[in-house]
Amino acid sequence: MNRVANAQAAAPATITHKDPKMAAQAANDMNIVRRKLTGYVGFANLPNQWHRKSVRKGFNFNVMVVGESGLGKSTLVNTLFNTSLYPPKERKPPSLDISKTVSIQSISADIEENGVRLRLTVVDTPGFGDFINNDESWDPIVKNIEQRFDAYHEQENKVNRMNIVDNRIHAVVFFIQPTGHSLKPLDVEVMKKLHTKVNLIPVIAKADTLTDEEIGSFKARILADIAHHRIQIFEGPRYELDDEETVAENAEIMSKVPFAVVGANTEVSTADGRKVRGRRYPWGIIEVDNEEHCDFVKLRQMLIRTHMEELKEHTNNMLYENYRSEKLIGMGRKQDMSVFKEVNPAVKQEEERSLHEAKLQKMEMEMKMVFQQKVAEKESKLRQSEEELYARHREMKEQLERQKQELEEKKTRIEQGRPIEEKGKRNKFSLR
Ligand SMILES: Nc1nc2c(ncn2[C@@H]2O[C@H](COP(=O)(O)OP(=O)(O)OP(=O)(O)O)[C@@H](O)[C@H]2O)c(=O)[nH]1
Repeated sequence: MNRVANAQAAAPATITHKDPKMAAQAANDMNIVRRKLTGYVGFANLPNQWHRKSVRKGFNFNVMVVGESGLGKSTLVNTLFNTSLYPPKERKPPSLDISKTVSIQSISADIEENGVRLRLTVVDTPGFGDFINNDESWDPIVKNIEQRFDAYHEQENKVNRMNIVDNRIHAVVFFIQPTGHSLKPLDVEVMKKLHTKVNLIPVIAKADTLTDEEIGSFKARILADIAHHRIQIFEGPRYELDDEETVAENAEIMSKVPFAVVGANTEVSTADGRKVRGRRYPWGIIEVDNEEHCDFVKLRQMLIRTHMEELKEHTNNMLYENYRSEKLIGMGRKQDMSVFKEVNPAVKQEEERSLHEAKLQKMEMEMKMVFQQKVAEKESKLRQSEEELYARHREMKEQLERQKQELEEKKTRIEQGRPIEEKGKRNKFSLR
C-alpha cells in the first residue's frame, strides 16, 4: 500500500469552496455528508490503477512526416525514437516522370522504455514535392489522412467497439527546406490543405546548414507567413491549474516553433572525449542532443514527453469530430455542436449559482404573494365578525333598553296602585 495513498485517505473527504456562500449553497444542493475517513478506503489508488491499465494496454502514436525528398525525414524519425525504424535506403536517380504520384509508406514498431510499451507508426510521404508540376501532389496525403478518419468512424459504428484500433494521424511533422528565405508557395498550399485535419508541427530541416542568425530570421519569416495565410499549427494548450514550472516549460517549447532540427543516427567523438549523436564537420561537431546546437531536444520533448496525449486528444476531440460532423452534414444529418462545448468549471459554477439565486427569488415572491393573500382573507373575516359583533351588541342593547322601559312602566303602575297587566293580555283587551 503506498504511503501517498494512505496520507490522502486520512484527509477529510469533502469538497471545499473558497467563497463561504458558495460552499453553503453547494452543500445544500448536493446534500454532502462531511465526514473524516476513519480508515483507508482506497480511492486514492485510482491514479495507480489507471497507470497500471495504461501500461498493460500500451500506447500508440501515429506520426506522419511530410516534406521534400532528401530533407532528412527518415533520419530524424530514427533519431527521435532512438531506433532504426527505417532501413538504410538505396538512392535512385531522381525521376522526372511528371505523371508519378507520391506514394505513402507506413512503418510500425513496438518500442519499450522502462516497461512502457509504445506502438509507434510513422507514415512517410517520400517524393513529395519532387515533380516539375506539383499541383495536387498533396492529394494522396490528404486522402490518406481522411481514409484513416473513415476507418476509425467505421469501427465506432460497429456493434463490437471493444477493440478499436486508432490509426488516425496524431501529428504531422512538416519539413521545411532550409532555404533561409520564407515558405515556398507549395509549402503554404500543402499546409492549408492539412491544418484542419491534423496537428501541424513545422520544422526547419537540416538546420546545420544555416547560421544562428539565419535560423532566427528564417523562423520569423516562416511564422509571419503562417499567420498571414491563417494556417493553424499545433499549440500546446494552457491549463489554469498548470504549475509555474509546466507553464514555463511549455512556453519554452512553443518559443522554438518552427523547430530547427538536425538528425543523425551515428555517434561521433567530441574533442573532449564524449560520444555524442551528431554530425562531424571540418570546423567541429553538431550535437543533435545539445540544445545550444539545435531544437531537436525541444521537438522530441513536445512530441514524446510533454504533448503526446494532447496531440492525440486534439486529434480526437477537435480534428476528427470536425471531420465527422462535416461528413454527416454532407450526408444531410446535423450535429448538435453544443455537446462539444468546452465547460469552464468556474463559469459553470457561477451559472448554477445565479440560476439557484433566481429560483430562490421566485420562491420568495410566490411565498410573499401567498402570505399577502392569506392576510387579506383573514382581515376580511375579522372585519365581518367585527360587524356581526357590533350588530349583536346593538340588538342586545336595544333589548335591554326595551326591558328597562317595561320595568320602569311596571314600577310606575305599582307606585300608582294600578294592577300590572300582562303585555299580551292588555293588548288583547284593548283590541276588544
Ligand atoms: N546536413 C544534414 N544532413 C542530413 C540531416 N539529416 C539527414 N541528412 C542527410 O540527408 C540525406 C537524406 O536523409 P533521409 O533521412 O534519407 O531523407 P528523407 O527525407 O527521408 O528522404 P526521402 O525518404 O527520400 O524523402 C542523408 O544523406 C542524410 O544523412 C541533417 O540534419 N543535416
